[in-house]
Amino acid sequence: MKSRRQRTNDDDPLTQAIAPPTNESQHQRELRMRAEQEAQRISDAIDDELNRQRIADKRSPKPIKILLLGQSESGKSTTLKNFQIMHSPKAFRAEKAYWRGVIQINIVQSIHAILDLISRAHAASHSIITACQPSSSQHPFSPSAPSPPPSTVKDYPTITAEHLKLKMRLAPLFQVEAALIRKILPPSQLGLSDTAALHEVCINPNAGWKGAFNRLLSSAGNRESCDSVDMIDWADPDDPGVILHACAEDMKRLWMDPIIKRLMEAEKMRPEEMAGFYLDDLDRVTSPRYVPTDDDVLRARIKTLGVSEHRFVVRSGLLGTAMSHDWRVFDVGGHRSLIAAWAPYFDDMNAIIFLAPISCFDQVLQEDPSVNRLADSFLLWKTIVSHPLLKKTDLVLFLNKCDILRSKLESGIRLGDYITSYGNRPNDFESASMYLKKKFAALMKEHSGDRPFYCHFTSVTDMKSTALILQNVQDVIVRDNLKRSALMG
Ligand SMILES: Nc1nc2c(ncn2[C@@H]2O[C@H](COP(=O)(O)OP(=O)(O)OP(=O)(O)O)[C@@H](O)[C@H]2O)c(=O)[nH]1
Ligand SMILES: [Mg+2]
Repeated sequence: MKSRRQRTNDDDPLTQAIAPPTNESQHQRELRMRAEQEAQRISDAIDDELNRQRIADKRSPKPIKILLLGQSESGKSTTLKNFQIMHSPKAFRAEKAYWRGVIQINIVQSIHAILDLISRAHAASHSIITACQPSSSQHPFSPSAPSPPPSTVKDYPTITAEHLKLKMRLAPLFQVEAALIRKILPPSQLGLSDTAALHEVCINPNAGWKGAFNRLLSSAGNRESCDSVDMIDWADPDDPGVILHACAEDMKRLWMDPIIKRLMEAEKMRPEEMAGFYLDDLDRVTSPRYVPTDDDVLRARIKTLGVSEHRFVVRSGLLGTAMSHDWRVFDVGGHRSLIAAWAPYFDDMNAIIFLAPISCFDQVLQEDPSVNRLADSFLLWKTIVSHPLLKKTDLVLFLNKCDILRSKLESGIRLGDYITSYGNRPNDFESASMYLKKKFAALMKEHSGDRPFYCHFTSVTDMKSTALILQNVQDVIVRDNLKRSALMG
C-alpha cells in the first residue's frame, strides 16, 4: 500500500507535468539536463542581481520625494513636464508623437466648443423667430399676437447660412476626434468613459496609454528609434493630421470670423485662456508634417486620472559641490473625486509643490459649478498646511497661471467683483498678485504656525522662467533634506 506522502507526490499534477517522459532516450535526457542546467544558471544570475540591487538600495541615500498637488487644471502635469525637460530631455522628446495626438484632440475640441456655441445661437434665434411668427389664422397686428420673446433668450449676433455651411464642412473633425480618443486611450479606459471622453480626455498614467498609442503608430516606422516622431507614417492617408490639414482653412475662417468673435464675447467665452489652445497657430499645427515644439507640449491638455511616479537624477551645485540626488516626482489627478487618493502619499514626502492657479478667480469648478476655483484652492491649501502628516514636509506654493491673470486684469475683468474683500484696490497684476500671496501666507500662518513660506509666482507653460524657479526649489529642498539628515544622524 502507498504511504500518504507517496500518494500525494505521485498524484500531484505539477509533479506529473514536469516529470521526464517515461520513454525518454539517453540523448533526449542529456538535452533535457543541459536545458535545466541553463535555466538554473539564468535563475541564479537573476537572484544575484536582485540581491545586489537590494544591497545597493540600502547603501545609497534615500531618494528625495516630491508630490505635486492642486485642483484640476492647476498645472501639476505641466510642472512635471518641466522637470522632464530639465532632467530627462531625451525621454521627454521621445514622446512627441503622443503629444501630437493630444494636441490634435485639443484643437478639435476648441473648434467643437465654438460649433456648439453656433448651434445654441442658431437655435436661440430660431426660437425667437418662431415665437414672433404669427399663426396662420392670426393677423400680425391683432391684439392677441404672440408676445415678444422672453428676456431670458440671449441677444446673440445673427448666425448666417454661411456659418451653417462652415459648420457642415467641419463635420469630419468629429470623426477625427473620436478616432484620436480611441488611439490615445487604452482599451480598458475606453469602455468606461467613451462618451465622457468626448468632452474631456482623461488619462490614467498607469494604464499604459503610451503603449496603446505606440501599437497604433505606423508599423512602417523605425521602431528602433528612440524618437516616437520617427514612427509616424507621414504617408498614411488615415492619419488624423490629413483631415486636420484639409479643414485648416475652414477652422481659420471660423476662428477669425467677426460675428463668431462677437458671439464668444457675448457668452464670455475666451478660448485663448482655455487649456490646450492652439487656434492662433492653426497654419503651423495643421501643417502636413507637424511635429510639436517643447512649448506646444507644455500647452497640451490631458487630464490625469491616477498617480504616476517619475524618476530623475537631479544635480545641484549647493555648497560649491556638484551633488547628484535620486528624485521621485509624483503627479496626481486633481479632480475632486480623486483627492482621496492623495493622503496615502503624504507620509514620507520631502516636499509638496502646491499649485494654485490664481487666474481662476472668475471661474467655477467643472465638477461642481457652485464652487469658485480660487476659493477651492484656498480651501485645499488650508487642508494641506494643517495636515498632521505634513508637519515636517517642505511646502512650496506656486501661484500659477500668472500670464493669464495679467491678461485678464488688463482686459478689464475686476478681481474685486469676485473677491469682495479686495474691494477697490487697483486692478493691476502687481497689486492683485501680492494681495493673493498675502492671503495664502496668512492661511499658512494661522493653520501651521511659524513655518517657512516658500512661494513663487509662476507661469509653468513658460519653460525658461520655470527652469529658474525649479532650480531654486530644488536647492531649497536638497538643503532642507541635508539639514534633516544631519539632525537625524
Ligand atoms: N497659460 C497658462 N497655461 C497653463 C499654465 N499652467 C498650466 N497651464 C495649462 O493648463 C492646462 C492644465 O494643466 P495641467 O498641468 O494638465 O493641469 P493638472 O493640474 O495636471 O490637471 P489634472 O490632471 O486634471 O489634475 C494645460 O493645458 C496647461 O498647458 C500657466 O501657467 N499658464
Ligand atoms: Mg495632470
